Amino acid sequence: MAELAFFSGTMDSGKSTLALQMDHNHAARGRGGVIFTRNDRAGTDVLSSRLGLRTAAYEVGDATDFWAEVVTRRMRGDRVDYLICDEAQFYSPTQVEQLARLVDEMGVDVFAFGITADFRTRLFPGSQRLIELADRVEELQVQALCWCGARATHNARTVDGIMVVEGAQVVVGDTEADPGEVAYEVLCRRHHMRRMTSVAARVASPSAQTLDLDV
Ligand SMILES: Nc1ncnc2c1ncn2[C@@H]1O[C@H](COP(=O)(O)OP(=O)(O)O)[C@@H](O)[C@H]1O
Ligand SMILES: Cc1cn([C@H]2C[C@H](O)[C@@H](COP(=O)(O)O)O2)c(=O)[nH]c1=O
Repeated sequence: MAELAFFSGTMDSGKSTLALQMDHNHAARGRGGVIFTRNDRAGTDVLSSRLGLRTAAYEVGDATDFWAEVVTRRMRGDRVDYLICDEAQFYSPTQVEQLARLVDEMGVDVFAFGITADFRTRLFPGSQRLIELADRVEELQVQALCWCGARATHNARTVDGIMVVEGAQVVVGDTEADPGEVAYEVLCRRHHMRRMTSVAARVASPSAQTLDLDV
């Protein structure tokens, strides 16, 4: 039976890598898939992983109708057995509902990948709808880690390593960035709530090793 599965985790937890692997494994067995993404860091019409793999993808926009996308392809004879949907936090709730309908009424497997919450710990509307509708929500097994070594559960937005708490929900970015640019850092809840990024922690308590180096 077809399913709507949502694979979620913090930034940098391997979601896009898994998306590429799942597409590879399903395609290798002769299934027909379509890859979608929205606002990938590497640009438009591409799904990229920090491990260096990337593939062409269809860019989702505000006007994308997943039901129509599948109908059009099937009417021209393309096989559509599954969809890979990366950066699904950026999809609208209506688009997530279209995905659920594709599962139930057309038997298309939908594998969605995305972060659940923004830099203020609020659910993205698309992720909220996925959590509400998915047959299963899977947390990635590879754990991203906070600077303290605990499992990272939250995404912080930073500028020059300092956590910011104001701004638009959507700002495409990476865990690495040039000075002055918006970046992201994954933190455990304790340190997210204390706004304690790795930079702030170093300032507050320089390590013994740093003191040694300074001597
Ligand atoms: N140089 C590297 N060597 C091994 N693994 C790496 C390397 N760089 C990144 N990774 C792995 O890739 C993961 C990020 O993968 P990616 O699919 O881009 O994450 P996401 O889509 O969740 O942001 C990291 O958690 C890490 O496990
Ligand atoms: C927390 C947070 C993230 N984003 C953006 C930053 C990245 O472009 C993507 C997440 O991509 P990844 O493959 O999971 O690393 O989301 C954002 O726009 N707003 C936020 O609050």
